[in-house]
Parts: sequence; structure tokens; C-alpha cells
Amino acid sequence: MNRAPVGPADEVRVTSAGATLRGCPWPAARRAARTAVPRPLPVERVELAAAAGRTLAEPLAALTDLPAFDTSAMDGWAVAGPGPWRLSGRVLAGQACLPLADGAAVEIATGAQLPPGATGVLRREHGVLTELPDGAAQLRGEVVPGQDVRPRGQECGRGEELLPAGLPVTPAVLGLAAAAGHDRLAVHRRPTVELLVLGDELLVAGLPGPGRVRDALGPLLPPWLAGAGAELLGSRYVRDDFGLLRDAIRHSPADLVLTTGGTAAGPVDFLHAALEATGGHPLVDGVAVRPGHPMLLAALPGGRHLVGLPGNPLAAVAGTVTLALPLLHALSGRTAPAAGPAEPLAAALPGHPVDTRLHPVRRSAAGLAPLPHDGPAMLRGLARAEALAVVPPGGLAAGECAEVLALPLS
Ligand SMILES: Nc1nc2c(c(=O)[nH]1)N[C@H]1C(S)=C(S)[C@@H](COP(=O)(O)OP(=O)(O)OC[C@H]3O[C@@H](n4cnc5c(N)ncnc54)[C@H](O)[C@@H]3O)O[C@H]1N2
Ligand code: MOO
Repeated sequence: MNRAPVGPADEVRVTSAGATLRGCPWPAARRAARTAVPRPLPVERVELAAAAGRTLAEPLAALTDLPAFDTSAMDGWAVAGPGPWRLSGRVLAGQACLPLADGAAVEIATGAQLPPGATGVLRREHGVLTELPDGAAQLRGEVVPGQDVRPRGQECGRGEELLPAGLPVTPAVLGLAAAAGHDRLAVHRRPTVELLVLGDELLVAGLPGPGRVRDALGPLLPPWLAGAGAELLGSRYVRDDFGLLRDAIRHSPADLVLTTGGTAAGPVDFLHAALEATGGHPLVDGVAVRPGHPMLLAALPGGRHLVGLPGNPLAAVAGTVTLALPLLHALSGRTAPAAGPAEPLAAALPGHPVDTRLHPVRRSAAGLAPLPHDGPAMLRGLARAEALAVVPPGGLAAGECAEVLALPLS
């Protein structure tokens, strides 16, 4: 379709009607994606397993002291008062225990409840057992008060806030929630995504041939989106046809319609026209970033959104980190990281004169090492990368720090 070229020459244009940013600076594009939705998706209370990968909608409070009882940290003997001790009985993890009088000891397992009156735990390898005249066992060894005891409430007290709302529910969060007594968690509904892959030249199997390329984004995007907490409703190949694309966008039930290709001004790039025909309105139309500058974000009727990723695969990845992930995080109620961590560069990264660059990097002993094969149509550098380094206009010298954007590593 015909439209004004997008790029740094356009710079920022803010309309009173809808704050459309055209060729907008990269940091502003990320912010626009984060603030595109008025509020996160509704809150649900779900079982722990179903909460994995979602976002905490409430702070996680401890429902109990942790540990909930004085606990032996070692296998050995719980002792009361100074030694030597007369030994009797055994207490295993999960068993109730009787009080211990001064001068007495009981065999104890790691994780077992410390008997009332016990003053410490003597490790099995540090104790010496002898036989008393009456046949009972006597235990000798050095124990300072509280030794190898995990006192009740050492990690947290009942009611204490363990985690703030807005954190992703990682495996560690699930483990902590269970340890702290939770059976269900309050999390935001997962944002739904429908992926529309555009381009008649794409092959879904076999070898690329004359004029035909393998679809790299159909395989690349779904696991990344799922890892970011989204629910993928489906991936569809849409032929380069205005009407088909318009209808696919119009009828998609997803919170986020994610398209690949068709963002530029080629003869069959119908995305802008289809957007207009469906009543969509662009919020960000082109970003001052390389690769990926034709990426776009639009509001669709019904409170839905569309992110248009450029067809060049590395440009699509740039669009994912710039627009799609921040939007998904906003929908999920996920707290924005303050700014990506900054790490020193092992080598200089030349910049674009006016645009931000995103460059695949790996960590090395000398710092972030830029990877070759970083052209917009290439994935070879990205596939070895641990992160994308953010290179501001003008570039960065070796030793200077670059913000890094994490990439999924599995
Ligand atoms: N006259 C101009 N032409 C282009 C400009 C420009 O500013 N002026 N920008 C270029 C840039 S930058 C990019 S990025 C692309 C964006 O193009 P589209 O989003 O319209 O994407 P397509 O034209 O459909 O495809 C571009 C390229 O990517 C290949 N492709 C598409 N989808 C996939 C996929 N799923 N897997 C692998 N490869 C894919 C496609 O075959 C093309 O080679 O526009 C430039 N042009
Ligand atoms: O965004 Mo394009 O990928 O610079 O080629």
C-alpha cells in the first residue's frame, strides 16, 4: 500500500486523537507498548500447577512461620543441656516428639521436629556412644546451644510478605508458595495470542527453493510467547490477500493479534490497509530501531491489540522484544524491569547515526561479545546469542556498558 515512509526523518508525531508515534524512538516505543492497555487482565485463583508462567496478582504472604517448628538441620542426636547425655528413643521427620529433660538425648533425623527442651543437635559424625552399666547408651560430644537447629520462623513469620504482586510465577515461586502453605494462587488471566504468518513465498517443510523460503517465525515465536506467559490460540498462514488478512484480523478472538511480514510498503504488504479496514488505529507506526524499523502496534476494536512484526526474521525478533513482550507483560500485570542490566562490552559495537541498534551477544570473560551474522534476514547470530545488546545511536566503545535484553535459552 502507499503510505509515507517511516523512519527517523518522521521522528515522533503525537496526534491529539490517539497518540500515534511514527518512527518513534526505541525507548518510547517500548513504553508505549507497556502503557497501551489501561489495566491488566482479570484475576483468577488457580491451583499451583495452573499458575506456572502466570503473574502474581497479589503479594504472596506466608500462611505459616517457616519453618513451622524448630527443626533438626542434621542427622544425629537432639540433646538437652550439657553432656554427657543418656540416650533413649528416636524421632524421625514427620513424627511427633516427647519433651527432653536436661541430660537426655534422642536420635533425630534431618527435618524432624526438635523435642521441647532440646538445646541443640549433635551431628552423627561428631558424637561418641558408650555403654552405661545399666546397658543404656551414653552420648558424648561438643554442642553449642542452638547448634544445627533451624528455629521456627527463621525464614519468615506467618503473614509476612514474601513476594510482591507483579512477579512471574517461576518454578521457584511455585515451590515457595507450596512451602508457605498455599494451595491456590491469585494470578492474572493469561493473555491470548493468535499468530498470523503472512507471505506466499513461505514453505512450512522441505528445502528452500527458487523464490521460496522456509517460515522461520512459525517455529520461533510460539515457544517464546508461551514462555512469556501467553496462551497461543493458534498459528495461521494467511495468503497475501487484503480481504483474507482483513477478515483474519477482524475475527480473531485473541487479546493480541501478532502478524509477521507485510509491514512495509511492498506491492502485497496489506497490513496497514487491513488494519484501517478493521477499525484498528496505530499507536506506534515504525520505530527508530535496526533491525525492525517497520514494526507497528495498533489498538483493535474490542480492546484487542495488534503487533505487526516485520518479515525479516531478526527484525521480527526486534519487534517481539520492543512491542509484543512489553504489551504481553502489561496484559499479564507483570512489573516492568526498571531498565535492563548494563554489562560491559568485550568489543566495540558501532551504532546507527540516529536509530537504536539491537545486536545479538554472548557473555565472555571479557564482557559481552558481539556475534557475527546479525543481518536482518539472518538467525545464525541470534541462535548462539544469550541476549540482545541495546546500542544507542552513535554506538558504544569496547568496555562501555550496554543494556541487555534477555533471550529465551530453552
Ligand atoms: N522500499 C522499502 N523497502 C523496505 C523497507 C523500506 O523502508 N523501504 N524496509 C525493509 C525492512 S527494514 C524490512 S524489515 C522489511 C519488512 O518487510 P515486511 O514486514 O513487509 O515483510 P515481507 O516483505 O513480507 O518480508 C520481508 C522478508 O522477510 C522474509 N520473511 C517474511 N516472513 C518470513 C518468515 N515467516 N520466515 C522467514 N522469512 C520471512 C520474506 O521472504 C522477505 O525476504 O521490508 C524492507 N523493505
Ligand atoms: O528492519 Mo529491517 O530488518 O532493518 O531489514
